[in-house]
Formats: sequence, structure tokens, C-alpha cells
Amino acid sequence: MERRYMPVVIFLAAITVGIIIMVVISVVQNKPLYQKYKYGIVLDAGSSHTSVFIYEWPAEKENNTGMVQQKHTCNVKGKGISSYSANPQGAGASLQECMNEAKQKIPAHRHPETPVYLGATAGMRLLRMENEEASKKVLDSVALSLKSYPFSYQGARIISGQEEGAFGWITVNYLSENLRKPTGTLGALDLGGASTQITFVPQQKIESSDNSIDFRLYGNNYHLYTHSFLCYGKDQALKLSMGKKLESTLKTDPIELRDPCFHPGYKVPRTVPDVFNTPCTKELKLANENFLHVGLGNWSQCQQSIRKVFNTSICSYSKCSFNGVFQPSVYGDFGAFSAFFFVMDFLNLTSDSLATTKEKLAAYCSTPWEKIVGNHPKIDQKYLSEYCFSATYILTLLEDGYKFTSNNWKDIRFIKKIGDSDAGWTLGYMLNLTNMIPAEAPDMPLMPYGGYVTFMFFFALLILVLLLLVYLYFRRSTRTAQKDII
Ligand SMILES: Nc1nc2c(ncn2[C@@H]2O[C@H](COP(=O)(O)OP(=O)(O)OP(=O)(O)O)[C@@H](O)[C@H]2O)c(=O)[nH]1
Ligand SMILES: [Ca+2]
Repeated sequence: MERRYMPVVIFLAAITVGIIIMVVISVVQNKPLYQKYKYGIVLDAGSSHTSVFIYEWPAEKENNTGMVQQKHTCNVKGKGISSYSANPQGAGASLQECMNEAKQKIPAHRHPETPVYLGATAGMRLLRMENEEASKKVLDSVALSLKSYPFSYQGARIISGQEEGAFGWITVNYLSENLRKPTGTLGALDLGGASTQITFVPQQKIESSDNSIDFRLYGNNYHLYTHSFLCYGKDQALKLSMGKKLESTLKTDPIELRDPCFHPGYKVPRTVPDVFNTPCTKELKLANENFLHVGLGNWSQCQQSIRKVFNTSICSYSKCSFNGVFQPSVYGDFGAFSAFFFVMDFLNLTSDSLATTKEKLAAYCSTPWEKIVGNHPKIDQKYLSEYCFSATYILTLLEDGYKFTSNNWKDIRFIKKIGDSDAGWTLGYMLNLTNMIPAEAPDMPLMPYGGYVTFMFFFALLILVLLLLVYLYFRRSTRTAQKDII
């Protein structure tokens, strides 16, 4: 090579090395550090049982939407914490197995910074109404138990019905990644054992302040309608409904309750206090101690009997759901989770039209109890016997209560999970308390990581090609000049 080209070659080599170093550094510098995770624990102390949820998220992306995921769940053995009113220590002790599991699942070096929250819902709201002292003792007991773990204890409290509804809404919209998009949001329908919640962004004005809740999330304002009906979870609704039937029938037939919501051939002895042992049915008092609960398996009569637990005759607003509670017209798509899902999924009723759902359910309810047991020998008979009631209650609540119709029935999606995370209030509760959903949209990189690397690569290649072209041009023009001289 001629000596006079040496500076050009050195120059090109230096530029090439410079570009390579630039690309390598920017790739390494911006590489997402996925191996660093943070964790959070939320205990859902429901009326029927307690579940422990462990969430995880990449440490450096905590404010981005959709980053927090459910890593693990553990169902606490036995009933909900409100059932420990006579033995409060038992409530704290019941959490041990699942909390030890949490210790195993979360890396030890993260334990001290991992927040633990316990939120109790309708079972504890009812216990507080009945016996405030006992509800305090139960909360103290679970608090003492949670403080004994190496995590960062953040409190154990009874959450309000509004919080339960609103955080369920945040969870489903966070997981569906609706919050940063201009698309609509998903309403949330939660059916527990002791209460039920409806939450959505309405098109009409919210006429009662109790039912209105505002959030600013990722730079958007959300004006939500929410209501929680205490005593209208499926277990309490069964008591309400049986209480009404008992009240009218036991006067004439003190030993038999003929119930259209249970299968023909179903016959179980019960006691009156079994039905009336809750503040939801307190006003109904009866002397008879024992009665025989006899199934009739008649869906339309069952629906008639369930309608009696919804008072639709009073409303001081422009429109109401039931019991005088304001509710705007349901609007948009809804995610229906917890018992809405368990029940409808068990009966295979999650994707039919409203008319077909009713037909199938009517056939199911009239199926003899013996046949039902024969078809499902492994399922606990208490649960099995209640599906006809529960599904009829769900249809009646959605249609007569919330005013869904055959036209918008398809807008209800019965869901358990979104991705790997359960739909429920716990994730929204943790996101809110850890400030993981910022009010304003965080600054986003100009382009996604993959796009950025590709751009840097092709841009560097382009510079190289251009330099090569300049070099070739330079070489040709100096040769032509030399020829001209010769
Ligand atoms: N069939 C069936 N029922 C379930 C299952 N899990 C819970 N249930 C029942 O469904 C009802 C509602 O359950 P959850 O949503 O866990 O209710 P909860 O959170 O304990 O009650 P709330 O405090 O009112 O929210 C209760 O009657 C439970 O016994 C399940 O996997 N299958
Ligand atoms: Ca619940």
C-alpha cells in the first residue's frame, strides 16, 4: 500500500473502532437488568378464606404499567379470619404455613424490604358490626403473627367496600394494560362470600358522592362509579334468601323448607340458627330449632324467591340498582371474577347468550341430586349442592340488580386470571400503597430497546458505508489527478 494512503486507512480504522465501541457501550449500558426483582406480599382476608399473594417486578421498572406480576399464591387452610372470633389467637396462627412458604419463595436478601399488607373484607366488616371488640382482637392477632416474619410489616386492616371495588378495577385494568391507552377501560364485578362489588367508568353523572371515586393514573383522569353490597356475597345471599323462605313457610310447616334452588331429592337437616347467625338476617327471628331442607329443583321458582332479597321499590335518584342504591346504566365491557367465575365456569356457562344460559341452568337445577353427586363424586357436597342457587343468584343479581340485558350480556367476561395474575383487589391495593402507579405518565425512552439496538447498528453501518464511499471517491479522484499530471 502506498504510504500516502496510510493516514486515510488509520482514520477509517479509528472511526470503525470508535463506532463499534459506541454500539457495544450503549447496548451494555441499556441492557434491561431482568435478574433484579423486588417483591410484595398481600393477604386477602376474605369472609370464606384467606389467600396470600406474592407479587414480583423488575427492580428498575417499577413505575411502568403491566410490570408487576403474581409470583405465587397460597390458600390458608381453614375458614376466613372472621370465623376466629371466639379464638382470636387461632387467626394469627392460621397464617403460619403460608407465610413460611413466602419466606421460601422470596430471596432472603429481599426479605427486609418486602412490604406485607393484610386487607380484610366483608366477613370482618360483619364481625365488626356484630362484635367490635372481637374484630379488634382478631386483627391484633393477625398483626402480631405478620410482625414475626422478616418482612416489612405495613399493616392489617379492614378495607372499605369502596376500596375493595376500586382496587379490583385498578387490578383488571392494570393487567389488561388499559391504563396508558386511549381505549376504554374494563368494569369490575367481584362476587365474594359476604359482599359483592360493581365498579366502572359510567357515561352518566354520578348522583351520590358515596359511589364516586377519582384516580389520576399515568396522566389520565378516571371518574369511577363503585358500590359494594354488604350481605350480597353468595354465602350471605343464600342465608338472606333462605331466611325469607323460612320466615314465610315455617309458620305453616315448621319442619320442612321446600326450596326450589336445590336439586330434587336433596334433603338435609338444618337448624334455624344456622341461617340466622349473621347480622345480615338478624331481624328475622324464629323459634323452631330444626327443619328439613328439601330441594325442589325449579329454576324459575328459585329466581322468584331470589328476587325477594332485592328491594327495587325504593329509589331517590334518577335510577337505582336495588335497595335504594344509585347506579348509572352499565357501560362498556366488564370482567366478572371470584365467585362469578368459579360458579359460571363450573357450570360451563361462561360463553352463552343470556337465553341459553337460563335454559341450561334450568335443566341443571332440575337434575336429581343423586345424579349430580354421581357425576361429581369428588366435589364437596356442600359446594356441589349450592351451584344451582349460586348461578341463579348471579343471573338475578346481574339482570335484575345491575340491569344487564340480553343485548349487553356478551360484554361480561367471566375471568379468573389475566396473564398469570388473579383478578381481585389485592394487586391494585399494593400498587396504590407502594405508589407504583404514578399520577403522571413516566418519561418513556424514544424507542423500545430492540428498536434502539437495531437503529444503532444500522446507523453505524450507514456511517461506515458512507466513509467507504468517500474513501473510494477520494482514491479515484487522486488517481485521475495523477494520470492527468503524467
Ligand atoms: N366452587 C368454588 N367455590 C369457591 C372457590 N373458591 C372460593 N369459593 C367460594 O366462593 C365464594 C366466594 O369466594 P371468595 O371470592 O374467595 O370470597 P371471599 O373473598 O372469602 O369473601 P368476601 O370477603 O365477601 O370477598 C365463597 O362461598 C367460597 O366458599 C372455588 O375454587 N370453587
Ligand atoms: Ca373477596
